[in-house]
Amino acid sequence: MRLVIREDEDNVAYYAANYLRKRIIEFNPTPQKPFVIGLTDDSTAIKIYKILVSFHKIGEISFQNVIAFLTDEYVGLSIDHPASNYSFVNENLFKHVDFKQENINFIDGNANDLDKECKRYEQKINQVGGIELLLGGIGPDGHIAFNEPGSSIMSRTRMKTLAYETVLVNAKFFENDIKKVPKLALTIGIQTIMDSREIVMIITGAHKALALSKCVEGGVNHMWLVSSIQLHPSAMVICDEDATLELYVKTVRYFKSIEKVQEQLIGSDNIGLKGSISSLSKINDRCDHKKNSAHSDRARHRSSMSETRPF
Ligand SMILES: N[C@@H]1[C@@H](O)[C@H](O)[C@@H](COP(=O)(O)O)O[C@@H]1O
Repeated sequence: MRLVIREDEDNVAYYAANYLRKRIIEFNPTPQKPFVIGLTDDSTAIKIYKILVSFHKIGEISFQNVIAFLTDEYVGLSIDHPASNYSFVNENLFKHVDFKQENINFIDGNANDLDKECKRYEQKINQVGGIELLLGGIGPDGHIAFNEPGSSIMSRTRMKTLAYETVLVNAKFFENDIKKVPKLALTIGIQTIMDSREIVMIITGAHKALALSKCVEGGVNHMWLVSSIQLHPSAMVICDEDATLELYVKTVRYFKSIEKVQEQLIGSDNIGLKGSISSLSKINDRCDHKKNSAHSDRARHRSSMSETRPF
């Protein structure tokens, strides 16, 4: 597992978005070989999606051949409810970029037969060749998607009862009224997550510090499900300094030092290693520049951008 530590949430978001951009570009998706991504509704994803939208606006990334699977959805909430996970990703990403509607997949928490709906979702993931990269987030209790503590590490898409802590945390999306928060959800399983070819986990904030320490320093434990990614051959956690509060100092130093060595050995072009939030203002400048230059030829524009690329 790689642990990438950045100063704050903004820099975590920048690192993650830049990493996703590079992975998608390098994959070179086509209609025959789409890039299949799993997407989270974690709060930090708002910033990640905003940066991806900026990349899209300057022509650096297209989602035409990207297939998305949302990781979870509340039971009984209509898909267009403002607090649904679909609305979250739609508002922050889908509606600003060029995803094809038929490539956006979500679990229908209003389906007549919820078991059948969960099976359909698993089949759909398999039909498109499995998830290439899963962008995940965790709750303070270490849940991934809506796999609450005690979930089976072998689980697949199914219905889960939400932990009281999760209901409390998510009340912010329901006018702070816990009575309005659905108590059931459909979620991809831990095994579904583990079957992804790559996992990128976002962990930010002091309230998730204990979960991060269980993930990195504890053993694999179904009460801290994020720890299951220790068993994945290609998992990366991107966290901020606040989330490292419960880690041993030597753990933090270890992961920071191996990132430095890696950068020295492989170079600054290594995937996702370079760039910081300060690069964002340059991207935004480029967005404005593009808006203003109505006659700009796209090819010329892109090559000029690569000359000034800050990464
Ligand atoms: N299903 C989502 C998770 O995918 C997310 O990671 C978690 C934490 O999100 P936040 O940081 O917004 O509280 O919330 C929900 O439970």
